[in-house]
This record gives sequence, C-alpha cells and structure tokens, in this order.
Amino acid sequence: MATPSVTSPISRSSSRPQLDLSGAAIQGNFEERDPTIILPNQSDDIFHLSLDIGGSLIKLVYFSRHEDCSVDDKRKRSLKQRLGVLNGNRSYPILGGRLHFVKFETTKINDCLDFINSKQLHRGGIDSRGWRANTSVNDDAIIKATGGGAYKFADLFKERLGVGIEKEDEMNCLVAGANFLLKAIRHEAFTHMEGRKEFVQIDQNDLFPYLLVNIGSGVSMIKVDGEGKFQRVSGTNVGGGTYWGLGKLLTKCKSFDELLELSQRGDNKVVDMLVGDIYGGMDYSKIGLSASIIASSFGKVISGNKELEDYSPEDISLSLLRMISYNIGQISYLNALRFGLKRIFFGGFFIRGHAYTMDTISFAVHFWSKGEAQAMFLRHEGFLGALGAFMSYEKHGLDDLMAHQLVERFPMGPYVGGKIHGPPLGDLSEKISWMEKFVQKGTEILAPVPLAPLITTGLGGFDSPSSRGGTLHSDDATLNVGVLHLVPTLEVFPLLADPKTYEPNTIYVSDHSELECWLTVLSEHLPDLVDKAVASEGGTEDAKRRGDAFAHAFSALMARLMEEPAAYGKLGLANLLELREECLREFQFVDAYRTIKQRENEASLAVLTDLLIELDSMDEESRLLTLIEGVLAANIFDWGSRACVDLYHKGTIIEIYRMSRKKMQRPWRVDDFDTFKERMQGSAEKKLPPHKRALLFVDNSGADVILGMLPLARELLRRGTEVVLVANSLPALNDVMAMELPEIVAEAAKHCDVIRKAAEAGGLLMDAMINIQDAPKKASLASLMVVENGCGSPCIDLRQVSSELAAAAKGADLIILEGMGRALHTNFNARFKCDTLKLAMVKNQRLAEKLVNGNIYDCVCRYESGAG
Ligand SMILES: Nc1ncnc2c1ncn2[C@@H]1O[C@H](COP(=O)(O)OP(=O)(O)O)[C@@H](O)[C@H]1O
Ligand SMILES: CC(C)(COP(=O)(O)O)[C@@H](O)C(=O)NCCC(=O)O
Ligand SMILES: [Mn+2]
Repeated sequence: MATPSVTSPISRSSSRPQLDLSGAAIQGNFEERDPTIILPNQSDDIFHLSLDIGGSLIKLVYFSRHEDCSVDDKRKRSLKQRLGVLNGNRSYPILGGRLHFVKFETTKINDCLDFINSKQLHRGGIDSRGWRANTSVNDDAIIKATGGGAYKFADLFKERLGVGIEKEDEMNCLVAGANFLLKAIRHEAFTHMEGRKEFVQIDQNDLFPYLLVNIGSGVSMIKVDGEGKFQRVSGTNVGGGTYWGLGKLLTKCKSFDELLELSQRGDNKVVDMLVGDIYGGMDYSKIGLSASIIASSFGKVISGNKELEDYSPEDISLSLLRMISYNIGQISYLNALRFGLKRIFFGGFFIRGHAYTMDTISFAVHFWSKGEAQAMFLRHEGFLGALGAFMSYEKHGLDDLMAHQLVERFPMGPYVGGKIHGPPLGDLSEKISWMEKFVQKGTEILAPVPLAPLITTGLGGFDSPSSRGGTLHSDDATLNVGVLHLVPTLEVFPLLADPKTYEPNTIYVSDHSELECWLTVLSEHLPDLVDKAVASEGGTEDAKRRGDAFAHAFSALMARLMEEPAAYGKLGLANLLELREECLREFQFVDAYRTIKQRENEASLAVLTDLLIELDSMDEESRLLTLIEGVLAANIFDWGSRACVDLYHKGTIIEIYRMSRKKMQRPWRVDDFDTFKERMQGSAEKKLPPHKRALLFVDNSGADVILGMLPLARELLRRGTEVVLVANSLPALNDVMAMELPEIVAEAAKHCDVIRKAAEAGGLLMDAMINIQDAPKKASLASLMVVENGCGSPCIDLRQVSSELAAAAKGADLIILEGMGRALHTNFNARFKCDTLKLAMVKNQRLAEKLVNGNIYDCVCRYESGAG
C-alpha cells in the first residue's frame, strides 16, 4: 500500500482513492443524459482506472463521471418533500458515471499508456467528453492493477504517467470480479451448447459454491465458496497462450483473430486421428465411442508422411482449438468432480465469445459429467480481474451495487465493443469525422442489415464449424460488453407482484425472423427520423453532419445485432427502441420531436374545453366509457409507428382524433372495461371506495395526454383519488416528458377548475404554490402531481425506475399504463400488487397478430385487480 504523502498541501486521509456511494441520493436533473447523484459521503478525489495486465492482453476498466450539474427547481423540491424522497445537500459533490471496458495487446503497452494519458484517466478526472479534470498528479497517486504486468511494468507507469501501481492479488481480483458480475449484471452468464446460447438467471442465494475457470494465457481453476472465500485448486499451462503460440508457429498467422477465423473453415479430420481411423470406420460402441470421435488430436499427422506446408492452416487451427478447449473442459470437469461442484463458470479472453470454443468446452463438461455439471460462460469474460481490481478501491461501494442500479447500454461510436481504432476520440466532432471516414471508405459499417442465418457450430462441437457462417468479426466487434451506467438511486418499482420473475419485454427478438422484421421497421423509419432530428436542431450543416453520423452509427449497431442478437444479453424489442433514443442522444440531438410535440399540444389544448363540456353533459356511466374510449383513440398519435405517420398526412390532428374516436367499436380486442367499471362505480350489491392514489403512466404528447389521459385524471380527481402523472425523464419519440407536463397542466387548468385545484394542491402550479405553502392544506382536496420515471425510452423497464416514482408508488392502489410501448411491448404480462389498467391502441400489424390475434388499430383495455 502506498503511504500517504506528508508533503502534499491537500490533506488526505489516505492515498487511496475513494468513491463512497453510501447515502447516495438523486439530484433530480433528469434533463441531463443521466440523472445526477449526490454522494454525501464522498469527499476524496477518485481514481477511475484499474488494470489487469496479463501475459497476452491488458484489460482496462475505467469510470467516467459526469460534470456537476445541480439544477433543482422549486416544484421538484416540494414534490420530493411530499413523497419523502431524500433531499440532497447541494454543497456535496455530484456524481453519475459509467464504467467502460477496453483492452489492448500487452505487446502494445505503449498504445495503452497513450490511451490512458490522452484521456487523463490516471488523473482521476477527465472523461471521454472532456469534462472536469484535476490538473496535477499527486506524488502518491496510484492505480490499482493486477496480473503479472502490474509488477513487470510498474516502473514504466511511473516513468510515463507519473503514477504508482498498487498491486492486487490476481486470484482475489478474478473472484471478486466474477462474484460482482454474477450478482449485479443482468444476462451475464449463459450456456452455449450446439450453437445455442441461453442466458441463465443466477439466484443470488444459490450462487456458491462454484468452480471458476479463467482461461487466459494459462488457466486457473478456483473453487469459490463465497465473497472473498476461495481456493485455487488447479490449473493448466495448456491455455490461450498455447493456442495462440502454437497456432502462430504452425500457421504463420499474424493475429489471434486471424487464427480463430481460420478455424471456422477448417476440417479437423485431416489432422486428427478419429476412432473410425483406428477401428476401420467402425464405432467402438462397447465403450460409447462413435467412429467420428477424436481418438488422438493431431494423431493423423504421424501416418501422413506430409510436411507442415502440406496441411492447410485452417485444419490445423481447428484441430488445435478443439484440442485445447476440450482439454480445459475435461480438466475443469475433473476438478468440479473432486469438490462436488455442479456449476463451472468459464472466463478469460481465450474464449472470445467464440461459438466453437464454447461448444467444445460445454461438450466436454457435459459428456464427462453425464450431464451432471454445467458449463457457463460470462459476457465480460476477460474483464474479471480488471473489475476485481477496480472494486478493490477501498470503500467505493461498487460491490454493493445491484442489478437495478446498473444500466447496461450498447457501446456507441467508433470503438463499438472496446477496441480503439487509431487514436482515441475526444469529442463529438471527432466521433462524427470518424463516422464520415467510414462512409468514404465504404467499409462494413455501411453494409445493409445482413440477413444471413446465424452461425452455429453444429453437432456437439465436434464436427467442423458450419461453413454457412460469415467471417469472424474483427476484435472490437465481438467484445460482448456494453457501457455500464452507474445510477445508485434507481429502484425496483415497489408495486411489482414478483420482481424476481418480472420480465419487461413482451417480445424477445432472439428469434431471427422476429428480429429481422423489427430491424426492417426501424431501418425504414430511419430517414424520416433523421429528417426530424436535423430539423429539430435548426437544419444547420452541423445538424446534418450529426444526422448522417447518427444514421450510420445506428445502422451499424443494427447490423451488429442482426449478426449476434444476444451480444449484449437477451434482446427485447424494448432494447431496440431504447437503443435508437440513446444513439440520438449520443449525437447530441436534444429532442427530435420538439416541434411536432409543441404543435400537437397547442392544437389539443384548443379543443380541450369543448371535450370537457361534452363529457360533463354525460351521466357517470357513459362518461367513464367515453373517457376510456378517448384514451384509446388519442393513442393513435404515435410518431414511432410507420402506419400512423402515413396517416398524419391525411388530415389535421383534430380530424384524425375524431376519426379515431368514431372507430372505437366495442368489444375491443381485449376488453375488460366492464370489470373496471364495476370496480369504479360498483354494482347493485357492492360499492367500493375510490382508489387512494393512481399512477398514470402517460405516453404521447398532444391529443394522447391532453385529450386522453388528462380528462381521465380529472375524473379520478373528482372522485377523490390522488393522481400522479408518470412521464419520461428524457425524450423518446413524441412521448411527453415529465418536465413538459407542468406547463401543459397549467394550460389545461385555465379551462378546468378541478385540474387547477388539484394541480395547486399537488404543487404543480408554481405561482399558486407560493400561497399554498403558507395556507393550511384542505384535507379533502385530491392532488395532481407529476413524477419522472427515470427513463428515456418509449418502453419502461420497471426494475429500474426513479426514486421519485418508487416513492410515489408506495401509496398507490391503481396503476394505469398507457400506450403501446409501456403497456404492450413492455409490461403486457406484468402483474402488480394493486389494480392495473393497461390501455393501448395497437399500431403495428405484426404485433396485433402476435399479441392479441387481431389487426392494426385494434384496442386493448386490460384490467387486472390487485394481487393483494
Ligand atoms: N486480440 C488478441 N490478442 C491476443 N490474444 C488474444 C486476443 N483475443 C483473445 N486472445 C486470447 O486470449 C488469451 C489471453 O486471455 P486473457 O484473459 O487476457 O489472459 P492474460 O491475462 O493471460 O493476458 C490469449 O492467450 C489468446 O488465447
Ligand atoms: C415506439 C412505439 C412503441 C410507440 O408507441 P406508443 O407507446 O406511443 O403507443 C410504437 O410506435 C412502435 O412499436 N413502433 C414501431 C413499429 C411500427 O412502426 O409499426
Ligand atoms: Mn409513445
């Protein structure tokens, strides 16, 4: 451990960088890309970097924090008080950040040092956007590092960067990294058998013991019994270095990937001696060996009387890969057997997410254990040690983070998946130039979404990999890790009936044809979206460049997913829709549908009074039906649906709204209205009290929220139910955002007393609020409030919502989820603890057929009474 510097003018309690997340609270500026977080107990500067310098590769994990952006308005403060959300003290530093994963070849350590230097990672401050840097490196500054290179290169780090290396034990780090990943990262572990990848849900309470096999240059086998409780029980020197080393010698390959790629086209029978070769083409069935099983790797070479040049590098590479993978699988099984372990997790960069390697290891484990033991792989395969080193920064609390506090996003931009192409890119303009270079070169990034079938390896990993597959991706594209956004204040929505089994996505696009179909929808929508996005930024030359770059980056990501849909975990439709929004933000499009939203809000507010008069002239029963009809009809204003966008050319907003309402024919495709009505209005025998608090998850701007959801909210308020409008924190298509709602409500309040009074009571109307703070609250008045949901997507994953929403949910007994994204693509099958109404118009033919066996423009009104 480094000793604290006595000469340092700034007194530090320890030389160790500390990131203390205890007592973290959200600062509530969701207008920013990520919510900002107050770390009340964070005082020291933090280092953001850790390394695992191995025999072959250097793995780097670094944390980039966000700039201080403390904006907190009066409305939010009052809301937080009302909901009991911890109010942060603004004198503390504010932090939100991301974890990045990058690797370099160890022989290219100088590139790695340049990278660290250019990003100033060793100074603990500047991130990829160039925010905030500490200008000097303290004498006692250190970086945590593990792996042999932590010893070997310590002097070089001091010399080149002026920082010391604090060495962390490699085994310790591997175990800490694996435990963290298995605990906190969704879809981290998966099985891979006969070309099929399946993610495994790990039960936190049933994780230990397991065998961890790290296949780096060499192989370590570690029996893990708990956090920090482990024993290295075995290992083998026949590992990744052996494959690469021997392969290089025998094939003259220049890179590891080239060698791996060769194996895809190989036929191992030319080199390997099979049982059939020995038994004259027959099986040795008595001991269960079929003729095609390998009896001796490379054994056929003895009899061939051939020179090395006579063998194809493809065959050699495959035989070698198979020999080493199988051997590791077999030794792992034997060690699992020794200790009675059923689960074996394989990590290390030898695996490289390569299907044949994983199939072979899985086969060996399965075959020898007779199906008793299971081989599992990790998406962050090579980063276990580096992550473990990162977590060894004392007290930074990362190991306490849970899955819901980490949002994994697709890696964007030039180093999709981690590898750096040329010098690292500092800012957006460099990123755009990089995209433009790609355009000029016409490289793979421009290729249309490939529609070829997925690569599988065929039978049990023994036969040659199928030649159907395309080429292996260059190194960067196959690192199956995204950027981890650290948001310690995200919470699991408290009203989920069973958070453990909750799955947000209704449709998973793991099926190839399903994915192809949705990617086509997204590709077709792209030109229109780019037009809107560019126009939203004034149509300037800069906006056009960003628009082009966005289109290329998004297309590249789609192409990547088409080739490997499960690259970043189980892929749902919601992930695709969110990816598009994230990508827009990456190219700094603030709000692509800004103008459209404004126009539709104005048009809808102009007819709100007439609608309210019409509603008020009805009796209670027909009013409720008209209100629900109104929500469904107004949900037609969805700029994310191709069919609807075509429709908008055919009339004005109000004409379309009227037409849509006229078409509302009951029974709807899913029609639980009568049950809902009974709950609301009671039957002859039974009347129930009104709900106490309703959470209305609103969807689109304009008619959808103003003519659909607000009148419904008003009805609830009238009945004495408190209403919380739940809206997005960040823009997504034409969805209304939480920060836009107060203004809309204020406008609506001009036309309606009920809304005005409720909004005043809920602290939504700023002017009125000043009076209300002094005036005693009228107990009978139900309030209208707005909370943000913590996301910026047309869909919502209720495992990760804002603390505001979680707080608001605690007193709620009615949930209304509105729109296709929130109620159909996600949450259609979700069950809640309280009464739930799911309302949406289906604006896509395929979804209509698949989900409700119906047609486009059908409506869904699903009501489920609370589970308890
Ligand atoms: N781009 C690459 N360059 C070299 N080796 C690679 C590469 N990608 C994967 N590998 C494989 O990964 C192994 C290194 O795995 P890793 O987990 O990083 O171990 P180490 O810590 O020993 O470097 C190499 O021996 C090789 O088999
Ligand atoms: C993005 C959406 C989920 C938004 O729907 P909403 O939640 O606004 O009802 C929806 O427009 C959608 O699924 N669009 C893609 C399919 C299509 O273009 O038909
Ligand atoms: Mn929407």
